Formats: sequence, structure tokens, C-alpha cells
Amino acid sequence: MATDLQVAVLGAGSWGTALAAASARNHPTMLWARRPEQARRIAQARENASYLPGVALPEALLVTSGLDDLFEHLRGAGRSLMILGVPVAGMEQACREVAEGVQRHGLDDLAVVWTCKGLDAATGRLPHAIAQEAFAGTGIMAGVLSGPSFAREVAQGLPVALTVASASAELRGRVTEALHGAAIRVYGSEDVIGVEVGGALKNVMAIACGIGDGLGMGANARAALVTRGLAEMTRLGVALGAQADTFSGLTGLGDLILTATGDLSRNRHVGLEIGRGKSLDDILGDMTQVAEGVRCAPAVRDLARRHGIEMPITEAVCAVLFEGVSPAEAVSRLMARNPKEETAPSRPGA
Ligand SMILES: NC(=O)C1=CN([C@@H]2O[C@H](COP(=O)(O)OP(=O)(O)OC[C@H]3O[C@@H](n4cnc5c(N)ncnc54)[C@H](OP(=O)(O)O)[C@@H]3O)[C@@H](O)[C@H]2O)C=CC1
Ligand SMILES: O=C(CO)COP(=O)(O)O
Repeated sequence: MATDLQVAVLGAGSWGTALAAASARNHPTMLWARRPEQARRIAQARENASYLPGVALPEALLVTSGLDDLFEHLRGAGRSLMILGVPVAGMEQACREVAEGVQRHGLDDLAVVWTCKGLDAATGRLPHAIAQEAFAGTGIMAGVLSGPSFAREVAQGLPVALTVASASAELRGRVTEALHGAAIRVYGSEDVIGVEVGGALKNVMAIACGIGDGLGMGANARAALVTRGLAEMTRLGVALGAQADTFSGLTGLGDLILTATGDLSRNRHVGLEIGRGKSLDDILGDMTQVAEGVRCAPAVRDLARRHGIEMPITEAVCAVLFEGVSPAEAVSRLMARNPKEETAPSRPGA
């Protein structure tokens, strides 16, 4: 392999595994699973049977459950890249472990991208704020990788377009080099906030669209939810410092369309089942993978209220998930809102 870029992926869920497999085709790549028995099973079977059953992983992909192995893999590389494949709930711990590992192993040129889509449930912080705090004083280059990308399709080698956002051109270049190829296009952006807000909020909107489809509300209602959902995403994003244009790109409209309409989406699945009358506890009890929109919805609602941003669809999702409001009642409340102008979505109050 003629490359001086070495890649480590922390987190062996569906997305971490799919990205590690893609990277391993061109660069020395090591995947870290937090459970030793899972790492052993993946390494032996060349398959992640828990998260991506039936997908063959490249022979070249290294697998470990030892965090120190991951840093040793990167030490001595010409250039190194760490991809965090954990959900938002694991972001703070992952960043802390990376910061400590960098010091312990004397890595001085590491680029780190996270892939989680959500807000910190307790504080409403976006992932970059979590990373910023953990990485302070370490010299780590940081950024976010997002876009419309079901892990299973990526792992099967089907075409996909992603966006990497970072202030660091060097980091954007490394991520592009690691993943860009025959089936993956990687676009660059400097709008970290816009990319993160799009990724977090499209999950909430996917739950809303799933609820509508579960209720049998029809294609017109779905189109209305997607469009007005995008208006909510843009409004909050702009209030937080994002660029409005980002929301018509891959990580905004692109990911919203995918997740709100694609049946591989876990968030859409949650909404569909709620709309069909199942309880949230039963739905989550039957799932083995994360649906970030569930924990994210109240954090988004609280953040929006703090910024004085109206987010009726998000409020409705929270009311159905956590306040005992029936899906039908939530729809009635949305429809009963006062008529208004359809102004540009980025304008406050639109
Ligand atoms: N799957 C997809 O298509 C895509 C997912 N994403 C985003 O990527 C992130 C990861 O999702 P995905 O891979 O799908 O999730 P999965 O549910 O498939 O896997 C989650 C992975 O994270 C580990 N994990 C779970 N909770 C924690 C925690 N608190 N701390 C540390 N590790 C934890 C799990 O380990 P264990 O098995 O030991 O429990 C597992 O390896 C999410 O934010 C998701 O929105 C982004 C793009 C596409
Ligand atoms: O983020 C995703 C696709 O871009 C995956 O969506 P779900 O988490 O809803 O499955």
C-alpha cells in the first residue's frame, strides 16, 4: 500500500465499521471495538455480524479492542487520521480518551473527525464544543464528517457523497484522501456548525415523517414535513452561527430526504412504529442500534427555546415521545396553528 496516511476508527458499530472497511481498501486501517469478544469475532469472521451482517470486510482491516493498539497503529505514520464512530452519548469519553492517548503515545500531528449526529442530551452542546474542550492544548486537528449515508449501502460499495467540515484544510484533505474513491465522493466545507446542526436535526424530522407515514397521512403531508422541517433546521442553525446555504447541501436537505424517506433509517423506523400505535419503550427495547433523534429532540427543543426560535415540528415530536400526546392530536395541533407567510426559511420567525 503506497500511502503514508494511516487511519484508526474508534467505534465498531454500523457506521464505524463501514467507514473502516472503505478506508482499509487504500490505507492501513485499524478498527477499535469496545468489547473484546466483539473485536475477536469481527477479526475472525471478517464480518461485523451484530451491526452489518452479511457484509464481508477487507482482509487488510486490522481489528482490536485495545485503545493503545489504536494509537500505536498511528504512531510513526507520515500522517494520521482518527475517525470517531461512536454516538453522541459516547463522544465526550471518546474525545477524552483520544486526548490522553495522544499525550501518552507522543502523537503530535493527529486529525480527528467525528461522525455522530446529535446534541449532548444534558447540555445541548454540539459535538464540536465537546471536542474543543477535550482537545484543548493538544494540537489535535478536529472536524466533522456527515452527509446522507446509510452504513449498509456504503459497506456494500454503493455510491455515496459525504461532507467533511473543518477549519483545517489539512484535515479536510486527509479525510478526502482516506475515503474518496470509486464509490465515495467527499466534499469539503468550513461550516462545522451548519453541518452538525443539519445532522442532528434531520433525525428529529425523520421521526416526525415516520409518525406521519405510520398514521397513513400521505405523500402531501410528508412533503410538507420535510420542507417545513428544513425551515426549522435552517432557522436554528443560522441562530447558532451556521451558514444558511449549508442546509440546502448534502448534510441538510440531502440527509433530511434520505432519513425522512429511506426505510433503512432507524429514526424513521421509530416514528413509523409510534404512528402505528407502539410505545416508545417497546420500540427502543426491540432495537439494537442507536436512533439519535429520540434523545436529541428534547435537547433541540430546549436549545431553540433558549434562542427564541419557533420549532413547532420539534415541539410536536417531543410532545408525542415524552408527554403522552397522541400522534393524531399532535398533527391536529400543528394544523391548527395560525396561517402565515412562507418567508425565506433563514429569516428569524419564518
Ligand atoms: N449507521 C449509519 O448509517 C450512520 C450513522 N451515523 C451516526 O454515527 C453515530 C454512530 O452510529 P452507528 O454506528 O450507526 O451506531 P450503532 O448503533 O450501529 O453502533 C454504535 C457503536 O457505538 C458504541 N457505543 C454505543 N454507545 C456508546 C457509548 N455511550 N460510548 C461509547 N461507545 C458507544 C457501540 O458499542 P457496543 O456495540 O459495544 O454497544 C457500537 O460500536 C451516530 O451518531 C449516528 O447518527 C452517521 C451516518 C450514518
Ligand atoms: O444518518 C444516517 C444516514 O445519513 C442514518 O440515519 P439513521 O440513524 O436514522 O439510521
